[in-house]
Amino acid sequence: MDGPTKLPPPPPLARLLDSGPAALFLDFDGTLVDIAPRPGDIHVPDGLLDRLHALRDRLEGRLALVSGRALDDLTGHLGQPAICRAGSHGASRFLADGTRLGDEPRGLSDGSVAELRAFAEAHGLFYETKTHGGALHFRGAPEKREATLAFAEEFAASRDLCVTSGKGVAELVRPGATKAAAVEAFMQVAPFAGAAPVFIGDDVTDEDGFAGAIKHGGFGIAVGERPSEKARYGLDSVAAVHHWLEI
Ligand SMILES: O=P(O)(O)OC[C@H]1O[C@H](O[C@H]2O[C@H](CO)[C@@H](O)[C@H](O)[C@H]2O)[C@H](O)[C@@H](O)[C@@H]1O
Repeated sequence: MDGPTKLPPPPPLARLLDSGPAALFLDFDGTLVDIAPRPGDIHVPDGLLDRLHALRDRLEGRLALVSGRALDDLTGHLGQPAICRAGSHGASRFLADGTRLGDEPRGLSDGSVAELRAFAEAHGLFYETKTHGGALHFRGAPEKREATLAFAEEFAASRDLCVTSGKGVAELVRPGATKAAAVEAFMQVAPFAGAAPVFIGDDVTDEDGFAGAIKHGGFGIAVGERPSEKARYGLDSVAAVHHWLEI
């Protein structure tokens, strides 16, 4: 049986920028840094933030980081970016100068966190406390995937939350926390408005980012082996992303 068709590589960045104003939206884990066993284990290459700042300048500011991580967590790994950014799967958004774009999302209640933590402990999962949600990581216990997803769906339904699933993780987020919403919010304001957005990401939640880019006349670039429903192009690895971005 045939496997999924491999997506072609994107045209070189220089050619893309020659064809008109473009905006880049970059996922973090699996796109700018390699996946690690646990969220705190990632290796951020030396000088990555400086190279992203140089890319921002090349794009005249039209660069945004769009991560599932809470922004304080992202900053703890990367350093404080003077770059537009969205964390918590797009729910919490800031412009490059630190101005908040939109409302501050609410966190989970203490009771919800306690229940999620108890489930994680009982099933040998890692619970990641997040500012605006919570993540049940089953990367270390893949046999718990179905049980974790089922629990998360039931938990979310009774509390007006939503579930996003990703690589080895089920996350509880507020309704409307999507990467498409982040792209939409940035595309309404300078310096993004009127540019063609390109979203680069590796995981399921990045499909929303691809959809957001397509809606505004751009496209998505999928990273790695996961078959993408919406991306136009593909890049094999984090290293290939860095090479394409010329960072
Ligand atoms: O949207 P992203 O920036 O890609 O963030 C998605 C989630 O990334 C982190 O989890 C993932 O990466 C971990 C480190 O490589 C890995 O251990 C885990 O299995 C992956 O799911 C982060 O911990 C989550 O909060 C993000 O939502």
